[in-house]
Amino acid sequence: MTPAARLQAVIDLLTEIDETPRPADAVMSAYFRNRRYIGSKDRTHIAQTSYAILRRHARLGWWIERTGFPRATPRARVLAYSLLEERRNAGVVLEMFSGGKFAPARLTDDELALVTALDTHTLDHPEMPETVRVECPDWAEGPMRAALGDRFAVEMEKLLEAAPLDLRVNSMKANQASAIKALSKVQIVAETTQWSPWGLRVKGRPQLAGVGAFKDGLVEIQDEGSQLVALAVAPKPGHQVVDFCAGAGGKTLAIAARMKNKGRVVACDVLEKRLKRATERFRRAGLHNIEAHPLTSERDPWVKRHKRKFDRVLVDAPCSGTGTWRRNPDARWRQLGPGLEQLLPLQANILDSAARLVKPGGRLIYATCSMLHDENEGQVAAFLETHPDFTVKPIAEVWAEEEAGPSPVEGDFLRLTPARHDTDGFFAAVLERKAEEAVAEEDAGMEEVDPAELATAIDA
Ligand SMILES: C[S@@+](CC[C@H](N)C(=O)[O-])C[C@H]1O[C@@H](n2cnc3c(N)ncnc32)[C@H](O)[C@@H]1O
Repeated sequence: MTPAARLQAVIDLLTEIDETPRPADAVMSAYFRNRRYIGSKDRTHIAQTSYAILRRHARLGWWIERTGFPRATPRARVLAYSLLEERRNAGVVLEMFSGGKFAPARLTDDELALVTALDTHTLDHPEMPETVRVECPDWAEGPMRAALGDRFAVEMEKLLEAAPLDLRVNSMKANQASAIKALSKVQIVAETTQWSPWGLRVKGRPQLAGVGAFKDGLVEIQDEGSQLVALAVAPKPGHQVVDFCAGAGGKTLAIAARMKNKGRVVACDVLEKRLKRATERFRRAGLHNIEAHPLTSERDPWVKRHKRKFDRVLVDAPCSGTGTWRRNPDARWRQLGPGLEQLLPLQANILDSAARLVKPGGRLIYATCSMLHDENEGQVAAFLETHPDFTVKPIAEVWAEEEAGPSPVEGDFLRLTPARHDTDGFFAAVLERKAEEAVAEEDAGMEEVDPAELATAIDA
């Protein structure tokens, strides 16, 4: 493809993303699937340029608005990106928008004025507001500042970078060293991750679909942060475990492998289609201790029937996904799923219902890929108020039990952030249900209280 034809493909792709109510990565996959004639080099270039433009959405929009151009159309964003970030000069840009075969149409008068106004500038500008510079949408500014405090800018800047490619080694089939060796045979360079005992970080972005180590289930693609959430579940071989919001099974796989194929993991979700896809991954990984169980809702009668039966229950709740903005740069600008006003009550309901599954002495692990306090510490605090039989198990204690090296965090909860840990933003809280004896003792203690004293205490 000529450079101009590639640019037209980027414009087409950005237009499709704007017009399709689906995440950009899904739109991109479909775009290339329907155009198999686009070679791999061109595909990479088109995808990278499109992502680069999505990552600069607010800054390009700020410049476009500043020049008085009516709307940040895909063509306007491509023009602004070429001039401000790629530093092409106006003459070269004009040549590309030639109107020739496969090239973008000629510039309109407004577009010509835009090019003239932006020529010789760069993307950064001293008058650009901080929220634009770090690409923070209005709705998220308050909650992000509240959650991150004086780390707002540094974390938001890190969220603008492309996420690294992390793999989790399937301990049923390999270890970190043997997986590195297997990958090196196909010229894929990987090194061990900083925190996860199963993690590898790959250099560059090689295609893994055809690689033996991936096809044979030695490694799975999984962000290091997501691996650490699975580690926080701390399942033991022989345990009974529920992954209540299993989705495509990323954490289920890590949990089941940690259990060495012994015991049982029930993967639940309200989306049966996702669970079906997950089942294929379970098979490839050689894990036979997983069963999939679709739910009609978090209140599915199955939950009541299995009250207090499980050692570990993971609730990897649906959330704002603010921790994954590195890999989904469009997510901050397009509301494709429910908003916070729907998510917060849903998370509380899921947590409340899933808690019924936990046996005395067992653990409920609440996790999100959100950076926001209300979805994380806020939910845990509200849950503990209404569930006095659960207490927080500090994450350092879990790490010590798992012999997983030094804890990646201080404090009670696993709170991972891109700038501190170079992972996606994740949160996990481990909540332990008191053993039956402890509850019985407390109840017995209550009976010993003099009723008159109790009445006085209540009046007070
Ligand atoms: C953050 S995703 C889970 C990701 C998955 N655990 C993984 O590691 O790949 C949240 C999941 O919760 C599911 N979900 C949404 N509402 C639910 C509900 N009421 N009960 C159970 N699962 C629900 C969604 O379908 C989605 O798959």
